[in-house]
Amino acid sequence: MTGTYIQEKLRPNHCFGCGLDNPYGLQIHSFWEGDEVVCRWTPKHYMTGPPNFLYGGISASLIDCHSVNAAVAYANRQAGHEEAFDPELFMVTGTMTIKYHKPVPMHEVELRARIAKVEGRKYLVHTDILSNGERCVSGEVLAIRIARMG
Ligand SMILES: CCCCCCCCCC(=O)SCCNC(=O)CCNC(=O)[C@H](O)C(C)(C)COP(=O)(O)OP(=O)(O)OC[C@H]1O[C@@H](n2cnc3c(N)ncnc32)[C@H](O)[C@@H]1OP(=O)(O)O
Repeated sequence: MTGTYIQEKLRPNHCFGCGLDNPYGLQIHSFWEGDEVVCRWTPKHYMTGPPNFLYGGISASLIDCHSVNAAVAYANRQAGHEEAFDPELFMVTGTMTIKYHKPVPMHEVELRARIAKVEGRKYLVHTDILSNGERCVSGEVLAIRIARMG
């Protein structure tokens, strides 16, 4: 699946973070790299918080959506639906914890997610935001599987 974006398998999708059908959103593109789900994303100039650094809420949104998409991709991979996702294997964020280690410069970042634990309908995902290979933000997201909304 490396090289194929997870979000292409989740359409239509107007989610602010991961919806390819939302022209006003963050439009993340995530893909498998081994056992990790990776996304490279560049901030818009107006997404600052502290001068010259990324707004922390955007970092949280990136971690949120990338992690939930990683969990959905993982569940589909485990179920043998890697090519075309099962629309019933859908998840939402239950809980999220974010740790800001360093300010994030206003250029391309890399997100790296790995599935840490699966327990029933609960998928625990650890995601880091790296800038120039250095970890700036880390997050723990508990994605909960539900029957698809909407
Ligand atoms: C087309 C593709 C689009 C992709 C979109 C990606 C989404 C991007 C991320 C988001 O922004 S999602 C939006 C923000 N999240 C929400 O709006 C979720 C709102 N909450 C709910 O809908 C429900 O509370 C939820 C589905 C999370 C749980 O309700 P349920 O009735 O299904 O769960 P239930 O009470 O049966 O609990 C199931 C298990 O999850 C646990 N749990 C439930 N809610 C939890 C919670 N909030 N945090 C932690 N654990 C939770 C609960 O303890 C239990 O654990 P055990 O199985 O071990 O007993």
